[in-house]
Amino acid sequence: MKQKLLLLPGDGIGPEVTAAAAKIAELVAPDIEIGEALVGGASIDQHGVPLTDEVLAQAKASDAVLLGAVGGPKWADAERTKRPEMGLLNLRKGLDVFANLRPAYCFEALVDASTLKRNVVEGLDLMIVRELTSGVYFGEPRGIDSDDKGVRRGYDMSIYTAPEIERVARVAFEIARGRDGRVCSVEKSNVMESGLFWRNEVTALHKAHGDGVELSHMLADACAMELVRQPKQFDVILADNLFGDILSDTAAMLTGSIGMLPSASLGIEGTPGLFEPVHGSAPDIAGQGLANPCAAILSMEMALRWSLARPDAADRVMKAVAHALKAGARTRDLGGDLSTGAMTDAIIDQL
Ligand SMILES: NC(=O)C1=CN([C@@H]2O[C@H](COP(=O)(O)OP(=O)(O)OC[C@H]3O[C@@H](n4cnc5c(N)ncnc54)[C@H](O)[C@@H]3O)[C@@H](O)[C@H]2O)C=CC1
Ligand SMILES: CC(C)CC(=O)C(=O)O
Ligand SMILES: [Mg+2]
Repeated sequence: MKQKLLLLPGDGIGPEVTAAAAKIAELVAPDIEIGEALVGGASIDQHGVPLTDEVLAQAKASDAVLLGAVGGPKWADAERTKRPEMGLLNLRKGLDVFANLRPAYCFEALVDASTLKRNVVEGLDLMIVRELTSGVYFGEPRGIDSDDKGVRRGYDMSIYTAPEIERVARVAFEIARGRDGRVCSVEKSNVMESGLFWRNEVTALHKAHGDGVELSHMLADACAMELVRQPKQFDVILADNLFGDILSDTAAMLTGSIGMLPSASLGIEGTPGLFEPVHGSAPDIAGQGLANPCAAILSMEMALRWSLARPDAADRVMKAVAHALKAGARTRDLGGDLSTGAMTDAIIDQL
């Protein structure tokens, strides 16, 4: 049976960058069946909801899902359940992809594209493992209302169960074993109960199952600082949903642009992975052919590697991106003037 890849282009630059990634997939793995469906604002406009049951079922029946991005000013004032971002959260939850891998590596050719000094980013290769289906993005109760004195308030619940921490920490340990063997677990155990619980659970799990892995802990605010001060000190960073989201955008800038950062979201073995750029829908540049397609193309590379078992095709894509950058191909965010299409073609030329 043919392997199935579902494209969910979404909103803003999402369709532009997923089209680029699909073009590359068709070349390196032509036998994969590629389907397409709506998510986010595009789905709201068509069906009134950001993710339909049919599309979730289609995603579950695929081998891998590649999502572009969701959101934009058109839907920003809608009530929460009618916002595009809910489509993505529901998709992550629905697929139960609890481990979000966000690698940040600095291509040699882009060492001078970062706002940080060459010696800080040259040779950078770190992996953020972010918990993706729990924590404050999903916790209950949450809401905007008034307290019993009539004072208006907004609130979210940051909550983690032991199994939720354990399963993502196991992934971080496993990934570290295939790298330099170091995990830095990040939380705010100095001020948050859920942070203290996170730290204790990770420590206990490490004692029982951390063979070959060196575990350290860091407070999330200090980690943000260390990521720009001396990022090469890190091998694997393990973080909850919120801190992982923030720290991975910080790490993006070490690589030259947020347009370079891919991600893989994985669940239990045998279930489809969700692959998406770390960036959003970039409404400021949408529809102008200015988006850097590399994050989406490298997300496809991760799909080929992690869900579709095509390491050779993945290697081809990775090498082609590196060679195109070495040959000078740059979109505007990297200081060049190539359009999304021209950048994609420059990568295809190197396949
Ligand atoms: N995974 C997703 O679908 C995400 C969606 N969003 C949504 O996207 C919308 C915009 O959010 P922002 O905070 O502006 O974040 P953003 O990541 O969309 O954009 C931040 C900045 O980076 C630039 N940028 C992003 N991707 C780029 C690319 N591939 N090439 C060149 N430049 C790029 C944008 O032009 C903008 O200046 C919001 O509705 C937000 O909720 C935000 C983050 C993730
Ligand atoms: C739901 C998303 C818009 C949150 C986010 O910024 C991300 O996951 O990177
Ligand atoms: Mg984010």
